[in-house]
Amino acid sequence: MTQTERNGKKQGDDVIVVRGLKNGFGEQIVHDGLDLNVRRGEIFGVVGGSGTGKSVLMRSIIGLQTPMAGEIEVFGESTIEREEIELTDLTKRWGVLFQGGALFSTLTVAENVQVPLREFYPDLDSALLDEIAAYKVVMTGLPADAGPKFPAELSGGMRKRAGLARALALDPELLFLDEPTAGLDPIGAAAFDELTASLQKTLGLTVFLITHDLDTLYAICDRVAVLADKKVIAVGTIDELLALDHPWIQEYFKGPRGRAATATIQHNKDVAKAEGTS
Ligand SMILES: Nc1ncnc2c1ncn2[C@@H]1O[C@H](COP(=O)(O)OP(=O)(O)OP(=O)(O)O)[C@@H](O)[C@H]1O
Repeated sequence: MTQTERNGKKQGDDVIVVRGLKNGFGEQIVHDGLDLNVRRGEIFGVVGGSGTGKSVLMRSIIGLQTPMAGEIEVFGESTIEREEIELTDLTKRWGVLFQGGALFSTLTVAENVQVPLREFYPDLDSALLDEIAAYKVVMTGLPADAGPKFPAELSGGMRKRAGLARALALDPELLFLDEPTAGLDPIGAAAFDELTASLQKTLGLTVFLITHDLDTLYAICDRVAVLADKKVIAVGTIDELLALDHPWIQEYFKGPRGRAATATIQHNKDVAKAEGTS
């Protein structure tokens, strides 16, 4: 049973549809003929070697990178070559945690969370802004006193949570996470995975998650897309991917790190079973 089925999420309708995507920089072609569908309510993982274009794919989907060819629809609307103003209604429906958090270093955590709120709702009064920011801060597992702190005063894990709080500021339906657990220790990474899964479930989010972290893929992703050779070469559950013969997929999932991740997940399942919580 997939996580999607376990959570009783509705399948079938696509939140993101990418067809025939081509991206490049000068002579370098990054994507060519890339197709992708992300279903409503799933945690969709994207993996691939360094430089295969995972971040460029995300930037294309959210309208920050104009492709050379292809079609991209989010919530049934094209995100390509739209004026910023035209994108506004769509932009409000997603939140993005960029690689490294991308917080404004001169603003406090609470002020960072308020940035999208001020941008989209300039008439909100400051008491309400403070209240919403405080709520989002606590929602991501940060202590309430993190709000007045500056990013430099936080640990790496706390900064990721602050970035997530900002990504959730506008109550999005769709969340983009670019390598959220990079740079976190294993315990911090597992805690962030748990937070992602729990927010997804509570808020009914669709999550587009770029990661190199095998534990994340095993622990929380419903389906995973593999980027290689300028396109998505395979998409499916981890079990479905493991059944494929592609050398990169075999090496990635069945190499030493893949085996370690599988062992950890199996161990966790055994413990849960023994405790009667599975
Ligand atoms: N603005 C840009 N100008 C020129 N080249 C770029 C630009 N953005 C990305 N690239 C190139 O596109 C390729 C894909 O980059 P991207 O950041 O999407 O890779 P990635 O799969 O996310 O890698 P990583 O896993 O290392 O983060 C790389 O070769 C990168 O150098």
